[in-house]
Amino acid sequence: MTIYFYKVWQPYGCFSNFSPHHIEIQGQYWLTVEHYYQAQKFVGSVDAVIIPMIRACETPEEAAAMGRCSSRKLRPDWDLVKTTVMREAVLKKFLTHADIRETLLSTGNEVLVENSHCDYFWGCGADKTGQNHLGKILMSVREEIRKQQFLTAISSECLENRG
Ligand SMILES: Nc1c(N[C@@H]2O[C@H](COP(=O)(O)O)[C@@H](O)[C@H]2O)[nH]c(=O)[nH]c1=O
Repeated sequence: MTIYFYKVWQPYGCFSNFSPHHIEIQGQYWLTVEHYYQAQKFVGSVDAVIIPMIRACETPEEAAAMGRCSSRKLRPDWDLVKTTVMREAVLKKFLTHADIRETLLSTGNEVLVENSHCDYFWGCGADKTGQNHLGKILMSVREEIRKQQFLTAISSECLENRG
């Protein structure tokens, strides 16, 4: 059965980028994945001064509003890099926080869908025809973590057998 998520307070809210789970990337602390994602829009852009301001936002809603400000200039390669940026941050989130990692793994092979009515790129959009890139990233992160755990289990078993 497909698992739909969107708002933090709804079922599977920890899959939202707005969930209160910090990440650390290149020695910098980000309150949520959303803070990191919105700030990366301006790396190398003439409006890079906004990055520390986005990082300092108290809520992901504020960070998103700042990052979505249409008068600011986005980095020129943003459309090319945004899914890579998002995947790195989402992977980091689930590697950092064991409780939500278990929630993600507990979804098995179910399809995960960001049920955003207005976002046809990260979510499924109002008519469910959207590209659902956030759901796809979560499923690929789930697979990567599963593989990592399998390899760790195999190598510790080998070490014990050599023991
Ligand atoms: N969850 C969630 C949203 N969805 C998130 O918005 C981000 C896309 O932003 P942008 O590329 O600036 O349009 C991405 O992280 C997507 O998952 N948006 C919201 O306004 N509220 C919310 O609770």
